[in-house]
Amino acid sequence: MDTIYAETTPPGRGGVSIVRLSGPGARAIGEGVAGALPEARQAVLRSVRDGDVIDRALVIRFDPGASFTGEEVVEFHLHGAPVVVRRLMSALRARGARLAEPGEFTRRGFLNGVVPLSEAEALSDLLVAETEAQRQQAMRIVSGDLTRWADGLREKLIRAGALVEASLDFADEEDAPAEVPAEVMALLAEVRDDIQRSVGGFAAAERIRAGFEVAIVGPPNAGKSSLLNRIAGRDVALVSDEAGTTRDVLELRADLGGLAVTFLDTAGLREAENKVERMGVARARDRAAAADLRIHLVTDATVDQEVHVEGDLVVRSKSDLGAGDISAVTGEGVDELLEKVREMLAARVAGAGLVSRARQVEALQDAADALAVTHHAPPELLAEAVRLAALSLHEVIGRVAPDDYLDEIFSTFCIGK
Ligand SMILES: Nc1nc2c(c(=O)[nH]1)N(C=O)[C@@H](CNc1ccc(C(=O)N[C@@H](CCC(=O)O)C(=O)O)cc1)CN2
Ligand SMILES: Nc1nc2c(ncn2[C@@H]2O[C@H](COP(=O)(O)OP(=O)(O)OP(=O)(O)O)[C@@H](O)[C@H]2O)c(=O)[nH]1
Ligand SMILES: [Mg+2]
Repeated sequence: MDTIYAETTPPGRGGVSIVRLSGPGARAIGEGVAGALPEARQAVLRSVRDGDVIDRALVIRFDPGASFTGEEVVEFHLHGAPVVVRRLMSALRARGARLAEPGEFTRRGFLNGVVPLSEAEALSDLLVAETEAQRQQAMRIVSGDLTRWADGLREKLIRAGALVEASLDFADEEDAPAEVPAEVMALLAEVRDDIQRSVGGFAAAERIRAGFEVAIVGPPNAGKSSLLNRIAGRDVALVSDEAGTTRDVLELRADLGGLAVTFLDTAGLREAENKVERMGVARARDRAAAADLRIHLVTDATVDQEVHVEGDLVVRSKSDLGAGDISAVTGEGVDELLEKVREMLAARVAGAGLVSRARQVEALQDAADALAVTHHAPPELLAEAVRLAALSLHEVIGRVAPDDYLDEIFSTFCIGK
């Protein structure tokens, strides 16, 4: 394995930039520019040189087996000028290190067995987390909650497997049919229940991770774009008294009390005259139908039945002109509307589990399926089912993973993570 380097902080003016070096040559290369390094994990102030002094920087060294990548790591905490960072990186390059690929530090952590796949996935979620719920969800997994949970279940399965094997051995000796101890079925039932609960919490967890879509729909001129602008607190969408102002779907990402919500402003629903307008209306219908929730904004009580779904919100606009629920002009009722939306979405993330990815829930379902065949099964089949279930649980954590899946996960990282 070669030694890699990268700036871990996004390049910017001022502040402190960290350049990390990881691999078997990290310590030697680090000492080549910073002189002798002290004990692992002690920050020391050093002149970092390549001919002349590049910077006076804090330098930290990590031992292999006790670092984020599992390898020798040296960190340089530099003055954050791009030119300082560039000079150090070319000095490291001249000494045989190469620039890391996106996510390569974390990938090495995975390959060296320091970071399980589920935690690497959660790290990628953490790096793009925009809301408190997303951060908390990712942090629980980064902190090892999912790993501990799955390991706990695997231990129960291993115990159940050992009991089954013992009963098989016993049966051989006594020449009598093997009898499965009651504890085995109890253990398997516990594991299955736990898995099913986690699978049950998948949809909610997935919504936290991926966020919700809330479509604003209704007839032309209802004030949909005005409402979007009011939610955004700035002019995102064009507004005019001409019917058919909005054609494309406009997206506004928002943090609604900790939940990630994308509001969609859509074209007014109508019998459109020309082709482009018809395309806009078709797009509005499609996106509205696929959204998690629709706000039907109306000036009278008529709601387009084709996109209306039970549980949607029907809201009368322009309350400043007479009867209505909200006004995008004065802001009346908008906070209450957003609170109502937040409550409705929050109800859907109640009971969110730790499992938030299709890959993980599929492995869990495999484990549950394997255990489902165990009732009244002969001990040999039982032993096999337990073994399969344990393997599937192992997959949830993912201590091994196919290369293309690794590429997919780690390519979403920046260089330096
Ligand atoms: N300066 C700096 N800050 C950082 C990081 C970093 O690499 N450098 N991190 C980078 O992402 C995060 C911290 N993550 C880390 C994860 C594991 C280990 C580590 O040394 N693990 C060892 C020992 C654990 C222990 O002593 O408790 C191990 O897992 O074996 C270090 C940092 C965020 N802050
Ligand atoms: N008085 C009043 N006028 C409003 C309100 N909301 C929107 N309007 C006006 O209604 C007209 C249409 O507003 P838009 O926000 O463009 O309506 P829309 O629903 O996005 O319309 P389309 O994009 O054509 O479907 C504009 O002249 C707005 O200024 C409101 O709450 N009160
Ligand atoms: Mg509009």
